[in-house]
Amino acid sequence: MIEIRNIKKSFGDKTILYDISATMQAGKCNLIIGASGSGKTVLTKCMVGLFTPDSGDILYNGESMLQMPEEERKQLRQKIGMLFQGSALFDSMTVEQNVMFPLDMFSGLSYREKKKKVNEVLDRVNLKEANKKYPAEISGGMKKRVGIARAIVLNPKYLFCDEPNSGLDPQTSLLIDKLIKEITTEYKITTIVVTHDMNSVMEIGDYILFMHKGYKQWEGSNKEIIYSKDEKLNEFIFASEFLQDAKQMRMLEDSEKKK
Ligand SMILES: Nc1ncnc2c1ncn2[C@@H]1O[C@H](COP(=O)(O)OP(=O)(O)OP(=O)(O)O)[C@@H](O)[C@H]1O
Repeated sequence: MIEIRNIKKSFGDKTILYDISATMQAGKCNLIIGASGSGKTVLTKCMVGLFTPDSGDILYNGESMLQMPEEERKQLRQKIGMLFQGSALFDSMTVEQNVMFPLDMFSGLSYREKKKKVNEVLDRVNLKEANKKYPAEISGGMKKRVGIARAIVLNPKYLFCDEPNSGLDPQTSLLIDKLIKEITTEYKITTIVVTHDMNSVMEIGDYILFMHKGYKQWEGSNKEIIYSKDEKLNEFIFASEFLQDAKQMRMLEDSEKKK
């Protein structure tokens, strides 16, 4: 579980985050959504320690990340897997070498053990056949899967995914969402996904934090979101084509109730 407590962050005289509190649920997919510039990335960077908030606290399993000694913080960082936007693979390395990289950096395993682990995770993301390929030789969806394999190879407790569906077609996006959800459950990871994708929100949003202009505007689950009466949230979600259907469904249900 990750607890965000009263986080404030400014750059110069510009306030970016106003007193954000939220709890990211253990073993679930926690989504941070909101319009461009609402503060999602800054909040996530505060959560992983890339930015220091001006005030407030971030607790991992009850332990303050901001108060813990540097050595403990380093250990915590190794429990955090990251899937970056655009996958951020090394072009000059094969798929296998990309996935092995965190093991080379942070594990004391022998080459044989590392290879076994790499094969395991590549198998898990259905990519075993691509071991020797270079990123330029595989599709966008495959690159994301390599990114996921690399993010989970050190058995993280926490997984941060930044726009995992950017640049993917709807079908491939769905596969990536399903994979993230399955891995979250199987490996008992606390996953945080920053996304604009309303399909993902409905598919995997166990917990959703909606940010608006630096404020926490709404929180809830994918079961609750389309029934929310929050105006700002409705403006955001119903701008999505996909949710026009949901809106119509809700209007129909509302009119049924009135009868
Ligand atoms: N290092 C920085 N220095 C100054 N301002 C910053 C910095 N990083 C982000 N900001 C500002 O903080 C605000 C929120 O940015 P942020 O990247 O968190 O938005 P976002 O919700 O993630 O948007 P997007 O969906 O476009 O990625 C923006 O106005 C941005 O210009």
